[in-house]
Amino acid sequence: MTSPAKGGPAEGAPDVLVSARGLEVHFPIRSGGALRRTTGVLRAVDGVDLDVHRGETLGLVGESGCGKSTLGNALLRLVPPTGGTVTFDGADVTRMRRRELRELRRRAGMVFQDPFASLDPRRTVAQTVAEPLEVHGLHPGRQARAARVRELLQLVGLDPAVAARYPHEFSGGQRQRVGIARALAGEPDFLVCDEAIASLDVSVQAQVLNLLRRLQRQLGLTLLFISHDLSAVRHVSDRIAVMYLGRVVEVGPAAAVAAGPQMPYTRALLSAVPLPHPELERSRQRIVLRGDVPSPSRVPSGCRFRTRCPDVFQPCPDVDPALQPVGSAPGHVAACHLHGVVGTPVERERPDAPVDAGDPAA
Ligand SMILES: Nc1ncnc2c1ncn2[C@@H]1O[C@H](COP(=O)(O)OP(=O)(O)OP(=O)(O)O)[C@@H](O)[C@H]1O
Repeated sequence: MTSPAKGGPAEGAPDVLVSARGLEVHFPIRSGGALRRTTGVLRAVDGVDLDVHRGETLGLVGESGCGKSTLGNALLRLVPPTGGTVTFDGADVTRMRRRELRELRRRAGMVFQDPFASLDPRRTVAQTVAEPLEVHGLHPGRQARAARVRELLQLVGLDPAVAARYPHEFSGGQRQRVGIARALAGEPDFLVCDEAIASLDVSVQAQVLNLLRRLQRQLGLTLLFISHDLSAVRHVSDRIAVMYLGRVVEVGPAAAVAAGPQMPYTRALLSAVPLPHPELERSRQRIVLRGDVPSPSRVPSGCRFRTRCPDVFQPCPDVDPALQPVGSAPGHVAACHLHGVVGTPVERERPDAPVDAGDPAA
């Protein structure tokens, strides 16, 4: 795999490990029956520009169905992009051949939501954690591999004595630790944690979050932390990216996004998060968005958030806003006409994207 530009990034510029440009994952919608004709397109990821900086935790938030998992999968080429590019450490992921792809699989892994579903019930913890070592030919020899498995279990806070046990003998939190140990076995640079705490008890969620934070620092990992839970994301992330209907609509340093969200959608998401101090919590004003998220097969023209936006105004139905610098923190960008820049005009109605009937903004 090729390295980034020789000598690394320019002084002051972030060192980017993973980068998406104009990334699209569109799924065909097919009719029933024998012919299975394509009747439309579902725009799960629809023109995402996003950089993940080396050594950071980037939180990716947004409502269910907005395309977070599909984006995470596309970055690892677990689903094929239908447009745009993804680079990993300077190499084009979409064009990788078998050998490069194998190396990508070692260097970039996934921690899944449901550790029970992602672990094979017939394999012991030792077999589960050792599998990537075998696949990638790491620590060859039975003893060396067993020693590495013990090391990995210790790294995630498990007693190495549990190596001979099966997944059903563990609690949810312990199983997630096994999943993390397995994800770390290839000594990856990058991990996508897709709703990695969502299926755990609240008391265990904090422990797993702290573990991920510690591992990130200790091993210099780069993490994409996907979650619909903005309070968890705020807790672990250096930067936050907000996704709406297949697009990244705001990105910035976690503190800046949390304290000064610039896109009305981000404001609404944040207003739903309970505040830790009772006084602040009493004065919290919840922004309730009207309507449901439109279907990704019927993306509104112009700004895709406009059908629910409390601040919708004249340019929103016609002009698709581009991400642009906002607020005072460096690196804080949002796609919103409230910030006064005209983006790329789009046709008002695309054939596969009719505007919802009764849409007040149409
Ligand atoms: N393989 C697929 N084929 C067709 N549609 C898909 C496929 N995978 C995802 N989708 C659709 O793409 C959209 C985005 O789904 P995705 O799972 O990426 O969203 P998400 O934000 O991760 O949501 P959740 O948090 O509920 O998992 C959804 O409408 C989903 O139904």
